Amino acid sequence: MVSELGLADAVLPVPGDHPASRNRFLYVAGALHKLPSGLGALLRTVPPFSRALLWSGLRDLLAPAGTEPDESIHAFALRRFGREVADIAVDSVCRGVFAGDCRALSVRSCFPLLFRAERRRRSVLLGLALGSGERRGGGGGGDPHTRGAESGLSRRARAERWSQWSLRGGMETLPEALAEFLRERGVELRCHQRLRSLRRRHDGRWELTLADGTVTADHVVSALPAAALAEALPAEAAVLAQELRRIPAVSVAVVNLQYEGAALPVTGFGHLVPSLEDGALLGIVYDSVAFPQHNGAAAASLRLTVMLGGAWFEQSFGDPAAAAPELLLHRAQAAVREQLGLEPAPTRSIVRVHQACIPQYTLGHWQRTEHIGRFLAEHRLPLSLIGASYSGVSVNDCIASAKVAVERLLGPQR
Ligand SMILES: Cc1cc2nc3c(=O)[nH]c(=O)nc-3n(C[C@H](O)[C@H](O)[C@H](O)COP(=O)(O)OP(=O)(O)OC[C@H]3O[C@@H](n4cnc5c(N)ncnc54)[C@H](O)[C@@H]3O)c2cc1C
Ligand SMILES: C=Cc1c2[nH]c(c1C)Cc1[nH]c(c(CCC(=O)O)c1C)Cc1[nH]c(c(C)c1CCC(=O)O)Cc1[nH]c(c(C)c1C=C)C2
Repeated sequence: MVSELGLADAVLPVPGDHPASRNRFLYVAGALHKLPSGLGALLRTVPPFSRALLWSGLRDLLAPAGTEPDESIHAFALRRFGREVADIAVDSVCRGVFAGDCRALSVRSCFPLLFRAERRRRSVLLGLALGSGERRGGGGGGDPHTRGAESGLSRRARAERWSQWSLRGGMETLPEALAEFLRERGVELRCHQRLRSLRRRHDGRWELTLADGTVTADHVVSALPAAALAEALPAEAAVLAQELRRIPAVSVAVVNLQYEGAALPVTGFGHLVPSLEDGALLGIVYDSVAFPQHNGAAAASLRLTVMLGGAWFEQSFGDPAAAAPELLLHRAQAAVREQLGLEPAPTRSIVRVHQACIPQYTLGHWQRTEHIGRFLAEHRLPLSLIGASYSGVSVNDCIASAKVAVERLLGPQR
């Protein structure tokens, strides 16, 4: 998509051999720990773990496969790899992707590859090593048709093992270029218009009520968060609305900090903090390590993003709509001082609370999405659901779900 939008030259890649790709850290028991990488490190005891991770791998190879239709990520990791991996490593990753609590999240829906690996091969590690036995393209990657021909950029990303990428003008360039691409092709965009209601007319078409008027449509592709769509649906879709409301989302406070003349004690992408260490503080991204191009005029700046809240937002900071920016800034600065040893005050800071921004695929999410799909099919509703609420929370997942929806409507594209 980046290539098709003409943005290939604006891509800032982070290749596999970059420190931001190689060095991964956890903050546990008051100290930063580099996660073991490579086989040798797996054979040694490396803190914060009290024994070599090899033992966790052996446990996975020997433990029987689970039989439940779904399980929390924590229960799954505990059963397969033991308590330390579940409480420290897996707990942290869930906070770094879903801002969520691995005791509530579903392994089947959040990590389908791991869930299927265990079911098919009895062991997660064996399943990952041998493959699931399916054709490539399952899960987040979508159907092979929807992936289209691989672009030169995508081949390069694979060859250089990019762990992440950004765009010279920041990620906002992506939706901006998409909007421009669509406008040039005659698509009418009505931005920043809240959908108030969706109603089926007698002729079967939808009527959408926006803040400034109505729109009629043969088919609606909704990228609204599930709960927001539920609010707009008509009374005859109450069953669907009820199911959509069961897909919750958590709020995250994002605090951007910029320092001049300060240095990090380590280099990497950033670090994560397990919930046992500190519920409120999810982790810190070292932005200027991966993307110094975004430092602007002060090229030697240190830029950090502190992420707070998630599933712990309300218990830590109260109502996300009313959380005081000063409190969040204070909390973020305290974490930077304590965890990274940076004493000076930042020269710039931005505090933003993103309310209900990451959907949570809690235990039984697969049943909810199945019920939703069945309702749409049985009632022949001309409505497709895409976006982060259903089948993957990352940007890539959202693009894949949009492609699947379009192919269902129009048939395979190119
Ligand atoms: C802090 C943070 C960091 C992230 N980092 C990454 C990352 O590194 N990599 C990655 O792949 N993903 C990342 N993500 C996830 C990424 O942001 C999501 O994948 C993506 O935004 C989901 O897109 P979406 O369109 O489904 O939902 P959203 O981006 O949430 O968009 C939903 C839109 O619907 C609008 N809306 C709600 N109600 C209505 C209504 N009634 N009428 C009209 N509009 C409405 C909202 O205003 C919003 O604009 C991150 C998310 C967060 C919060
Ligand atoms: C939906 C929200 C997402 C956030 N980050 C990602 C998504 C999709 C992408 C992502 N973040 C991490 C990974 C790697 C997981 C793994 O396999 O280990 C992915 C694919 C982990 C991560 N996230 C943050 C940090 C500092 C890290 C650690 C990276 C590393 O180990 O090197 C920052 C961060 N990103 C998000 C949150 C909520 C968050 C909180 C600290 C959102």
